[in-house]
Amino acid sequence: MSDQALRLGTRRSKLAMAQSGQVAEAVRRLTGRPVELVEITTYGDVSREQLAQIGGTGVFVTALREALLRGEVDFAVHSLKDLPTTHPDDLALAAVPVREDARDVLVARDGLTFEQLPEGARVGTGSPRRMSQLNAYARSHGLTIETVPIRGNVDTRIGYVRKGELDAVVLAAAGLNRIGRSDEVTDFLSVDTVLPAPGQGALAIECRAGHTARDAELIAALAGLDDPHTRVAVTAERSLLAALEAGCSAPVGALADLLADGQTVKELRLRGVVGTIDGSTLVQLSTTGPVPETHDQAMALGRELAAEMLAKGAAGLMGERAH
Ligand SMILES: NCc1[nH]cc(CCC(=O)O)c1CC(=O)O
Repeated sequence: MSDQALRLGTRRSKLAMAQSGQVAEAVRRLTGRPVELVEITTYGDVSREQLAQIGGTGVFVTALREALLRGEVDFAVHSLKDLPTTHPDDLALAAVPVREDARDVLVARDGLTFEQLPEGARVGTGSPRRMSQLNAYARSHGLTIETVPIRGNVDTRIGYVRKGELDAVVLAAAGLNRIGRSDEVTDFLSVDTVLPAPGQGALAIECRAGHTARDAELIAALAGLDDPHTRVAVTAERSLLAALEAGCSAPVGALADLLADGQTVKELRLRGVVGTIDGSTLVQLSTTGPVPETHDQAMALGRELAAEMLAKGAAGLMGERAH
């Protein structure tokens, strides 16, 4: 492979820079080539609107993809949970590296855990999925919380708690870990209580689909960063999301995890949840079976669980966001 620098397109946020920097380092080690970061601003970065309002899907990725297709950058790193479930033919999902912690976490004042929050606590999150499951969690403890829609980067969100405007905010563990702020966490929310967003904690490394020898060479090199287990899990999770005809701003949680017997991976469990925003009704189902061996099998698993969820009334709970 030539020693020409590879250009990695990245958003400018601290989180994007952290994850792009980590992938850049891995690609340097893998290919022996220099990797240059190219900063790109996306609509999701400049818009002050709530994600649920601007549609969510793709707001962070579109500008990066356009830069890829125009040949301005050679590859890009996305948070997989921000990636729309339909993949354009001219782009390749070259690698899905080993997933970080998939959980949501609470960053609360005075070190409070979720169960220690006072009645009426103001909890910041703009995510319908988090609102739904947090409200359900609160209800199960005889508590009523007030979810407050917020946006902004991780620093901004934690700032609402530091300034006393909110009692707590909910964030992804992976994001805090990647920017070195996991010490802010006051409670790790078990996935048995709050199922993360499909693909949460995982990254997607994307490049052009390889019409030129140079692109094909890059795809082959990036494959060295792929973790097959993470890929199969997120494929099933995203297939479930797609089959529910829901976008990334729908109140849908999904997590596939491998059940191991000692060192041997035995089975894959896929869990899915859909709920009303107030948390009064959740449809939560799980399926366990042999680890899918192909992309199509992983897709089928997600579709099958989605069909069961729809049969239990999932569509009705997603309301107008299900489009
Ligand atoms: N919604 C924005 C977003 N997209 C990816 C992450 C970081 C976690 C990840 O990689 O899944 C976050 C922040 C958050 O949800 O707290």
